[in-house]
Amino acid sequence: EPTSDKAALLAFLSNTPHESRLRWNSSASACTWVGVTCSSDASSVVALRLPGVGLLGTLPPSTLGRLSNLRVLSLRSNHLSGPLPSDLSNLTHLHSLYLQGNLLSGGFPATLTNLTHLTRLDISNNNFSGEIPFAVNNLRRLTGLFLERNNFSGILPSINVESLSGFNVSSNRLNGSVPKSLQRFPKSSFDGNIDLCGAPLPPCQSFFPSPASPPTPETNPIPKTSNNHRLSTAAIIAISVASASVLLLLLLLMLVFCVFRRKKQRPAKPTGKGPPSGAVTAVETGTTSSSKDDIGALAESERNKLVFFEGGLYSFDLEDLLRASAEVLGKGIVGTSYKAVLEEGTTVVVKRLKDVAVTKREFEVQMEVLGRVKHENVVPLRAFYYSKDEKLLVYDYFPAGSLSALLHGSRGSGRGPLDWYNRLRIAIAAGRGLSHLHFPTGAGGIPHGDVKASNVLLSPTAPSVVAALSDFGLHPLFTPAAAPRAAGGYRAPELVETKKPTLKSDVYGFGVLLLELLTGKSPNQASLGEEGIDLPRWVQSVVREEWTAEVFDVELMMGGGDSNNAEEEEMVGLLQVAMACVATSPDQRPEMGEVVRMMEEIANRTVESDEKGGGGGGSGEGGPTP
Ligand SMILES: Nc1ncnc2c1ncn2[C@@H]1O[C@H](COP(=O)(O)OP(=O)(O)OP(=O)(O)O)[C@@H](O)[C@H]1O
Repeated sequence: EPTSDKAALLAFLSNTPHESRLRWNSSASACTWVGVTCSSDASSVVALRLPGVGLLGTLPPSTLGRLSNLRVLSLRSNHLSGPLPSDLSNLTHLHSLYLQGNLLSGGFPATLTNLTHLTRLDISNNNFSGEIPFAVNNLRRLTGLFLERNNFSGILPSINVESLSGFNVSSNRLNGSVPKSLQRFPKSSFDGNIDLCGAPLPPCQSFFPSPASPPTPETNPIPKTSNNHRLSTAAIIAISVASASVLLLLLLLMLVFCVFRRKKQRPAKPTGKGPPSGAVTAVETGTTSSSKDDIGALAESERNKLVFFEGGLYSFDLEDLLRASAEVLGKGIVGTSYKAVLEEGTTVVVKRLKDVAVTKREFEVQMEVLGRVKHENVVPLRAFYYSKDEKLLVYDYFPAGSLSALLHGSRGSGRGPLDWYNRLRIAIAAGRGLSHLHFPTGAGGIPHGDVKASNVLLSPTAPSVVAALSDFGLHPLFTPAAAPRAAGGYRAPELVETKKPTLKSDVYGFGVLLLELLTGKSPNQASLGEEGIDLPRWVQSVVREEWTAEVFDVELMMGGGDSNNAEEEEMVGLLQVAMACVATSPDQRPEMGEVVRMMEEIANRTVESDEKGGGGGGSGEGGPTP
């Protein structure tokens, strides 16, 4: 009689509402119960099969997880809901788990990826959500993995488990391309996902037309003659001869050009001209064998390159980028940002600029300036591409999204409120990033030009959040009218006239960002319709009435018991810093170095002293990320 397993089973049953047909007689051996199979010596339970017996509610913890010798667990076709208890990870001998056809929810159960003996895992037809973790690769013995009909989202990780012969992720919300390792499974394994593409599904659409590709018939329709007569044979011959001569002429021109260029380039030493010095890798597009591309090269005077900056992590070329599947993250004033998932699995963000108003050389010079910026609180620009028709910037992808989404996004999707501790850390991190831009080498400085919450990107590194500023220094690429002037509510008053961002107009924008963190309210933004408010004005009016906690985000004031007087004092301190930043006169605003120093002083209590660096100082080399 497996005594301890019996106790675990009884605990399971008494804590799980079920239909009456499951009668386990506690005075009989558990090995005789419906659905229970014991080991040959009856010392432990090795299988529990309770399909379709009307089990209801969440799986109680400390029950099934105690069946330490269990090989098979089948609870399929019941009404179980909620997440799986974490102690299922104790079932280290489990080789088959069938939970399909329930109402289970939560992220992909992390506990399951520890069950390395699993050969069959079926959690299909539930309400699981979030990303499918790469850690399923831990399950080296899997022969069947069935995840269909859930709400899994994000990209499909590459799963390289040789033994896998049954696989299904259909009817989820996955996007990106099917990884090579899974392309051997049939189309039906992937059908019914919003944005999944690539073999065996239809090919992924590249998100921008290849600059090297010939114009499509839609964009360049073949002119039709007014009468639709068919061409005579003579006309066809004449056209063929003419085309052949043109082609010959072009080839001749190309030859002359190549010889000329080779001669010119013979002393192949760097001349100081050409690609920016900060850029080490320039990946050429197209193939030299194609006359079409070479003609393109002739016309373009220099062949198009995806230019990477030093110290980057990536090794893909423009062709890879063109083949990537992409999802629009959002449209800004200067263009559209895409999350691009390359075929080999790398994810980057590509910003496709429109209406760039500078020459290629000017563009490269600005890229060189931006590409040199290296700071943990600034989103690095990894690469750029410039051609007549396309201007692209490549950045790291931040899966946790922006501060704007975290503050104002819906709380429904499991996103908890942002506590004071993390808000202060985000403020300091963003401040250090901005301070670094302003004082990168102690001279000059780069105005960010578009400080706002959607340009503060987050990476969750438990227990806190790390923040970095993106989209910096792009305004010089545009005419003042089209430039990314600081968005609505973040725009310093003087910008209405001058239109040229300065370090002090950044400080104003940063002040509004601090007010947003403190109040939880959105500043006015054209893209938000009429929703936002003039934050500095609103705060001033409330504060003038009575210096109270009225301005602070209710989420902060509820604080779940953690909120206390000391925290409120810090909030008031930060409010004062914010108000100094949004002074109407630029001269009255503090410099970013000073702003960071003041914030660090406020945080003295919460941010461990060893984490504080000289980030606020004039040198701008921010200390470790808060
Ligand atoms: N590297 C990134 N990783 C993750 N999300 C990003 C990244 N860059 C931008 N985003 C998000 O994509 C969306 C669109 O960004 P984009 O920069 O194109 O527009 P914007 O920030 O709204 O406006 P603007 O172009 O004026 O800065 C924003 O919500 C932004 O937070």
